Amino acid sequence: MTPTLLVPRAVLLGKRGGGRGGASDRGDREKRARSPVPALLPVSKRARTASRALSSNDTAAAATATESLDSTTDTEREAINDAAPPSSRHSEDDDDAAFDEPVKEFAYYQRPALPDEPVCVVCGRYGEYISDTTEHDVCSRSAAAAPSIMPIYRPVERFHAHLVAYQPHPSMAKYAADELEAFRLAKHIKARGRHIPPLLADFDHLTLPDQLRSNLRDAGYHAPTPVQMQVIPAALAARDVVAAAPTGSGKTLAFLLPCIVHAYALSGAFHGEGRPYVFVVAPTHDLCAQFEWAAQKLCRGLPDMRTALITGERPIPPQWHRLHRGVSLVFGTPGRLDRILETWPSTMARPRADIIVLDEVDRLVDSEVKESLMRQLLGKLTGPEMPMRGEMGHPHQLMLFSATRAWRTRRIFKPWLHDPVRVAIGDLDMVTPDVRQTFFWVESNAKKRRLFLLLNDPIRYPLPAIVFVESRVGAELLAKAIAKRCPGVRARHVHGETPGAEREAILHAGLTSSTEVIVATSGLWARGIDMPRVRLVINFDMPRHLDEYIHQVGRAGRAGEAGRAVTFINDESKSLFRDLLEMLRSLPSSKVDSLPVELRRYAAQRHPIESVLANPHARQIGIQVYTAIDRATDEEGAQIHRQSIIHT
Ligand SMILES: Nc1ncnc2c1ncn2[C@@H]1O[C@H](COP(=O)(O)OP(=O)(O)OP(=O)(O)O)[C@@H](O)[C@H]1O
Repeated sequence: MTPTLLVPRAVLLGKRGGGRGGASDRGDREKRARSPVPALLPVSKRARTASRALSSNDTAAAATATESLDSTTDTEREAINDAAPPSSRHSEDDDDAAFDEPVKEFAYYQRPALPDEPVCVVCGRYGEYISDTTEHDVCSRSAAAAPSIMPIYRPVERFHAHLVAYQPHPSMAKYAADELEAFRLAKHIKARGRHIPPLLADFDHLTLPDQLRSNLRDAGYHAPTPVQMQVIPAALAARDVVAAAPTGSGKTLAFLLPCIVHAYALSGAFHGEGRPYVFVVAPTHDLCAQFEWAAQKLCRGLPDMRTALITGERPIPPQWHRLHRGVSLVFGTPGRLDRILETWPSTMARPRADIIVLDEVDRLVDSEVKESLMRQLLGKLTGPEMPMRGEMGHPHQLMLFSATRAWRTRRIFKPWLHDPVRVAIGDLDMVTPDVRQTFFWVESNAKKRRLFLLLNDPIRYPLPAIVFVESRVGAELLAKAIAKRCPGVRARHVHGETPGAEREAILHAGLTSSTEVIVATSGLWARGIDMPRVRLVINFDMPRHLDEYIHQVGRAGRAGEAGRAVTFINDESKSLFRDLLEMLRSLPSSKVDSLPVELRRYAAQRHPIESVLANPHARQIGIQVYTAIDRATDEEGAQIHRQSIIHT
């Protein structure tokens, strides 16, 4: 029989109190004081050491371990007691009572609680080690689970992982690796890396605080999208992640939810210190602002979950003020974040940067200057002066996201990535399949006229729409021209010089019925901006890079909704035709309207006859295509067949 170690449950958790509570106590617990964390880790570690020594029947080791636990418990208990508010202090009698409680064996799958049994406030299931006098109870699994028990999903020991202690839901964990792979295949999920956690099939399978669960529902998130199915479990298991998923596929929630869960656990543990624990870095102010709103929505009603927006768009003093007040999550652009970290006053607690998310990561490093800025920033966020560094191995968790080239950037971030889980949804670097694409060959001087025709035909081209142009002046003039030439259509323009507050107001409102067309410069809103009402994207100026085309088109077709993209092309964008045709070829014919004859002619000149294999898809969209099939290897070294268009 396994020997039982008698220690107070609260001490094992590094917390106060010893009673058990059910679901009805949860609201009260949420408001009560939090215990200081320094006591948490060493105590629980020692408790586990003692427990393991006892389990292994090594009596000498067990005696030493138990003694060490006992010898420090009183001092730490006093410290905890002093630090805690009077309402939550407990008497020695409580401790005595708690000492009588045996530590139970760690249970891999916790069963549902029966009526009147203790319920874990985190997972809502039966909880053996619940302490109901703190507001931030952790499931017994997190207290009892040592890395030796759960090595599979947590190869890098991270402090915050202990607080969250993610375990896959039994309904998915029971499947063998090849069965899980079949599920992934069905959802077009490709995951690479060691020990990939099983998919998350339902948000209800997560051990979330009630408030967060209801915020999720209120925000309209009912079932995870494919990228969320794989990224959320990996991120909750404290794994580094590199994820590529099409535009509009839900990458934001895929990283926000784990960030909030971790930050909530930490802000509870470090109550009063007010450090940022999570840094989400994105290339533009507008994108950061959008993430901050989404996070605020999800954090509503969660205590001590403040956010800060740190971008060059706003003056520094209010940003310092905000940081001084204490925030858990920071959303920012690289330049301003770097500056803020550079001048971080010694009087303020250093940020911990347990989780760093880089969204639109390919854009963050698309030039040498930006790449070196990102390296500098990561150096500051994870550098040796950061607390806990060295003590806990690799305390930071890095997650990289983009719809394009995310996997390729992982080489740049190699020094900071530890055994990442790589996730790809659908084909890499591909336009979203939810948008139908139409191309018109339009010479530059005829573009405006063509645009007015489109906007005056709401049956075929339903509004609201975003029109992308290259220049600021172009955006202003075009918005004015639309107002004149398209009666009843209300148009606005946004570009880099539009005041931040005005841009945010437009973004916040989405595209309301009073504004049906927004003319935007591509550099500003091509990436990440989420306006779910947008049905139509018009690329008035074809972007210079195919990646940017993919992102621009992706402003329509959000969250699986059908969208439409119309692109004006002419000889000026010739350099893109080859890659564009290559990409279109792999899409179903229903997603690409018949191509203009000029584009088809280009394909003919470019590719002489080399093969006689006809491509039915391409034929349907108007290219009389023969394809050459050659062997190639993909990024992972696997053999693939690559087809190229060779004749029209
Ligand atoms: N699980 C979900 N259920 C319902 N809607 C969702 C879910 N996840 C995300 N969405 C919605 O889908 C839309 C697109 O999500 P999101 O902005 O995260 O996409 P993205 O992958 O980041 O796109 P982009 O690459 O363009 O930045 C948003 O309006 C979001 O609210």
